[in-house]
Amino acid sequence: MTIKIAIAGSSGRMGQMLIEAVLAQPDCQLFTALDRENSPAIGKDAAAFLGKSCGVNISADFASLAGADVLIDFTRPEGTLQHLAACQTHGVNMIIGTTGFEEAGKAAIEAAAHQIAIVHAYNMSAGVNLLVKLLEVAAKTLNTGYDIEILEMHHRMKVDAPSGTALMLGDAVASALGRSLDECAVYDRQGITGERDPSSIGFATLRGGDVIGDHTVIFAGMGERIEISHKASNRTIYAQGSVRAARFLNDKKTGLFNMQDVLGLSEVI
Ligand SMILES: NC(=O)C1=CN([C@@H]2O[C@H](COP(=O)(O)OP(=O)(O)OC[C@H]3O[C@@H](n4cnc5c(N)ncnc54)[C@H](OP(=O)(O)O)[C@@H]3O)[C@@H](O)[C@H]2O)C=CC1
Ligand SMILES: O=C(O)C1=N[C@H](C(=O)O)C[C@H](O)C1
Repeated sequence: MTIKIAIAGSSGRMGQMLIEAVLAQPDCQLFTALDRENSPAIGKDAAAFLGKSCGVNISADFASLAGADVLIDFTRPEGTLQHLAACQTHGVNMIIGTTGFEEAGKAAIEAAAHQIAIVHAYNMSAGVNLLVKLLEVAAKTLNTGYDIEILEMHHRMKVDAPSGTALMLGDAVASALGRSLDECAVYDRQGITGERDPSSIGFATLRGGDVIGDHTVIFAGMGERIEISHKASNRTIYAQGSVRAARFLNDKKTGLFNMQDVLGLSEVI
């Protein structure tokens, strides 16, 4: 059975990776390709950037979602929330990779999952989702005497910080330790900060060049330091994860899922 896939943010860095990935899958059809109304991409063939034609022109018309199975959205929170409303109207499932949501946006996604099925994950790669599991083991093993710090680096074009992935990793570690990330996260240090609170989880954000996405979680003890890292070298990992998520959602009507569910990692350990 062919999965009819719509893509939002079609001319973006991830949008283009997704179009290429979907066109390469025999069980997937690029059903419609969306971009913003004022985007110079509107009206162009969605595969033009590959030097090809796929017969789907990029459009700003949400009505083109009617008949799609799933929309894959890597845009910006405000765009994703508009697409979420359109998907509810047209009964289209959603895969959301966008990061940087406020609490209200997260709540809107949760509410929409009573009507459509949604995979929402701040990182679609298999490697990062494996890291979540490794971190749960590390946090439970090194649960006293180790200071936890999370370092992330991304390209100069990234607009949100810390990355969604860094927050997801922090949340996994905090949960494994029975802490709430909201209560123990430290996002800034400057001036006379005083000694480190041992229950805190610190974040450091680096931005520069074309770095696709590096994340390191550090457990710093007295006499040893454990660093668990993931470094992305190609955005195909996120596109491939999204296609897996589309297959996973194909028999689902409602519900909110993450990549742990898609990859079958929820039950591991
Ligand atoms: N979950 C994951 O695995 C990953 C998540 N991401 C996240 O995906 C998002 C997109 O990243 P990336 O592709 O690098 O970003 P880009 O800026 O390259 O692409 C964003 C796309 O979305 C469009 N867009 C922006 N604002 C809106 C809006 N309000 N309504 C509709 N469309 C809009 C842009 O159009 P225009 O150019 O006209 O502004 C562009 O086509 C980010 O939040 C990023 O953090 C990225 C990689 C992996
Ligand atoms: O903006 C990006 O590029 C990325 N964003 C996601 C995030 O915020 O974690 C995932 C990946 O790190 C790339």
